[in-house]
Amino acid sequence: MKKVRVAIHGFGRIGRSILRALSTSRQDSGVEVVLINDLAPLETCAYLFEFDSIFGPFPGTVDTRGNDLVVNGAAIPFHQIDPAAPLPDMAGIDILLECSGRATSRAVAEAGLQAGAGAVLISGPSDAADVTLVLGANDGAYTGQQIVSNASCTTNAVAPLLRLLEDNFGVSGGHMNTIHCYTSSQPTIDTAGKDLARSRAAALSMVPTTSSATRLIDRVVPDLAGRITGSAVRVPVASVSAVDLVVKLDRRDADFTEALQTAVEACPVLGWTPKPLVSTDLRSRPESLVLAGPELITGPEFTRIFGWYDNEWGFSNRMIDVARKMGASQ
Ligand SMILES: NC(=O)c1ccc[n+]([C@@H]2O[C@H](COP(=O)([O-])OP(=O)(O)OC[C@H]3O[C@@H](n4cnc5c(N)ncnc54)[C@H](O)[C@@H]3O)[C@@H](O)[C@H]2O)c1
Repeated sequence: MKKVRVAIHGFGRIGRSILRALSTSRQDSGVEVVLINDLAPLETCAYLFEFDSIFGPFPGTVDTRGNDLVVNGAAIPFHQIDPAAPLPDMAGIDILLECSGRATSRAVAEAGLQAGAGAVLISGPSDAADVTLVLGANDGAYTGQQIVSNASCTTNAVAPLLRLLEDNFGVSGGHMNTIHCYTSSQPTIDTAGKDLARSRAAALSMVPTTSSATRLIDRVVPDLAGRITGSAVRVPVASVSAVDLVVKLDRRDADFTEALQTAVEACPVLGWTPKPLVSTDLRSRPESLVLAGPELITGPEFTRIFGWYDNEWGFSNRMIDVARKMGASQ
């Protein structure tokens, strides 16, 4: 079958995780990277791709040849781009994976289409997108739109769970807190920023903040709109995050735990662990969320559900899945 040809625009944590996931998968993903753009030089990007502080050294070969990044012997044309200049020619590229974190305006999102790409998939929340798609939550919302947002890692973690809870047990309301590892949006040492708490050193404090997932949940699980509140605490951990969800369910029978586990295991993007894991154990898990069985609490009024997600690896795998879905419809 013809592979979906993608370009990666922005070769940072998510861009590199996508290429690593594709290059290390034992199964044919049906997606191939045929172009990479970044502001940084090829040598820097090759080095950061080969030596990763979170995922370890790349388990294969990484070289540079002329303007190509060569991974396991396969050459991928690389462009170090000037952000003021137009994107390179993208004729023949099915989907531009917009992973620079810049595509919040329609003009930036459309640049990929103007360069010739068939469609654009944004690796974050964007009001500029035609649709926000979260697999397991609103799969049917994709009807061939050209600019798609894959929402956020936290939305991918919590929205499929809420969809499942509403469909199986009914949700009258709840609160989601994400205990989130730090990302490149936070400084290593106190640095002035728009958000006061988030301008503090990322690895030194727990930082209470907001989550874009709160409003995105309303968008991708619209029947729960206004019923789920959300918050975030950024913690001094570099990898793997957690969702702590407290919900009031309409129906909860005696076999609730088994019923929940069965429903979770039937959902392709969710997982379940019966073990008392800690965050490092979840590194490189491809699921959008792995529910922790031992953390489930069924109180008299509320149900507490706790799950882990590798915010980089799980989300990057969903980028690949959504790209494949979009490519199949082209
Ligand atoms: N890190 C996560 O856990 C995570 C999870 C889900 C979604 N996201 C989203 O993905 C996006 C990228 O996040 P990240 O963590 O990979 O960030 P990052 O800072 O690691 O990577 C961004 C990359 O884009 C490049 N870049 C910036 N401006 C560019 C431009 N104009 N042209 C080309 N390249 C450019 C940078 O050089 C960098 O390599 C953000 O929108 C973020 O919210 C991140």
